[in-house]
Amino acid sequence: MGLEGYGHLTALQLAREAIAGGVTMIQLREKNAPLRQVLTQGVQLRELCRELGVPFFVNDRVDVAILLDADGVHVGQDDIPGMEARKLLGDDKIIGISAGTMEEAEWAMENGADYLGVGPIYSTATKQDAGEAIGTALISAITQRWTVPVVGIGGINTENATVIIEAGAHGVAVVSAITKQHKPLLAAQTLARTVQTAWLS
Ligand SMILES: Cc1ncc(COP(=O)(O)OP(=O)(O)O)c(N)n1
Ligand SMILES: Cc1ncsc1CCOP(=O)(O)O
Ligand SMILES: [Mg+2]
Repeated sequence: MGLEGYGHLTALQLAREAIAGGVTMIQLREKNAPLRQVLTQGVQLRELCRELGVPFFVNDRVDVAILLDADGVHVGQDDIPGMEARKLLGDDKIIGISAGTMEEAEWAMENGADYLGVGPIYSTATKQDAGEAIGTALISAITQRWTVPVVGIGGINTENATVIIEAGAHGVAVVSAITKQHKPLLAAQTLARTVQTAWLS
């Protein structure tokens, strides 16, 4: 999630609703706001996550993750390599890396990924440079080869989350399926229940 307002909710309020609905991880993904604002609001978001017992991640920026004492960082193929992030973060923090192909997954694993964010599974309006949707085949291929946790990302919602889990993913990462909904708590709850049901089947 970014730091902009979400309808009648602030980012902080939205995060609280999402967690109340069953979200198990929050990622601060802010591409545009001034760094000072990111740090100020990031502290509030981190405190909320600590209060509610949910891991707090920072997207892209290892420096921001360190300053905010985040639980981890998520880096893509064009961001700081996982190996370099590890040198800065130490062994106690979690490093997630994106992959959209098997080659990218191999590189991510060589770079010490603690989990993989695989996508875009479906088309998405949230990330302009996400590229073509890849479907679920890569999730299956990755989870057959490695035991590292995998989350699918990109165009995932309540309607299609089940097939992501059926393909082998351990979870789903979403933006619009919660942030763009009129009732984010309800949206998170429905999504979390869908994923939990898929785990059991
Ligand atoms: C959980 C998760 N998976 C993938 C991404 C995408 O990261 P990246 O490819 O670096 O793209 P940006 O999010 O930085 O635009 C992610 N953020 N989280
Ligand atoms: C950050 C990111 N990385 C791959 S797709 C994507 C956007 C996910 O947003 P949405 O859940 O709204 O499709
Ligand atoms: Mg990135």
